[in-house]
Amino acid sequence: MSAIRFDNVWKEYGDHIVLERITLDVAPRAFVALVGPSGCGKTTFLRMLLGEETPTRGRILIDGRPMPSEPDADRGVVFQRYSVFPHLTVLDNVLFGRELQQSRLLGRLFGRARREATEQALALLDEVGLKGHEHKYPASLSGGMQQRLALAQAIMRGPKILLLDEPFGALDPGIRADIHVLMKRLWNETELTVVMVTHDLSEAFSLATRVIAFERNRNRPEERERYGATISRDLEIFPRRIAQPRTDHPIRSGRDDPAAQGA
Ligand SMILES: Nc1ncnc2c1ncn2[C@@H]1O[C@H](COP(=O)(O)OP(=O)(O)OP(=O)(O)O)[C@@H](O)[C@H]1O
Repeated sequence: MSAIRFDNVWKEYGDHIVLERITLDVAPRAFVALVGPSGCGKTTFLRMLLGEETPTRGRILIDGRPMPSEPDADRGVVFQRYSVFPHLTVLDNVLFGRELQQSRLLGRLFGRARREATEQALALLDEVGLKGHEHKYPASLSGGMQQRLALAQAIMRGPKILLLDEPFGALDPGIRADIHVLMKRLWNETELTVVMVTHDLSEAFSLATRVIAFERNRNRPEERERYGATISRDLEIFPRRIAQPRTDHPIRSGRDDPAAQGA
């Protein structure tokens, strides 16, 4: 079954058609890169997938079921900037999502549940290369470190789908190359299906299993409002890139542990 299905989805703002006739099946554990010219609706697509926007026509299915109308823990997101909370330490940023998820009323975990969540957060911070920075605040981290933290924060909630909106776009090339290695590893080690918007074609082709381009077929000024962008290219990367699962990933074990879930 598809992890994500777009079934003839349209998105219009008033008279302005942004996206039209988007039909798409994404396999579980795929890594999809979305590319296309500025303003063609990539972020709008991602926001629909997150549940921040609803299609004006058509429907979106997640694991074969209609998508919940609001963002939930099954979908994590990392933006180019400002994904982390500046007033929380690195460790608390990673714990925050889990605390809200498991303890909706108080937004805090106590006792064993907190100890276990802290252990997982520390393991995850180690994995993303932030060991030793747990008690710092985001402002004292570099841009690359902040994006590593944003990835850890999103993954800590154990999402099935990770949405990335140009997450590495503001980073210097060397830092970006390092974080690409990390991103590949996280994708390999978890069960994530990833959808990433990027302007960088080489990034798309080096990370993704599939590259999808959005484009407007009709782009004359008088046509801009009346015709939306559609999928103009849909390329599977060859040779096929397949995620290699790791069974002892700290987050996956967190999801599977009923004590941690229900505490
Ligand atoms: N809330 C909104 N209300 C009205 N129009 C909107 C809204 N959000 C997006 N749009 C319009 O939808 C179109 C697509 O925007 P979107 O941000 O999805 O494009 P994009 O491909 O992500 O662009 P970029 O690559 O520059 O980030 C733009 O013309 C934008 O003005």
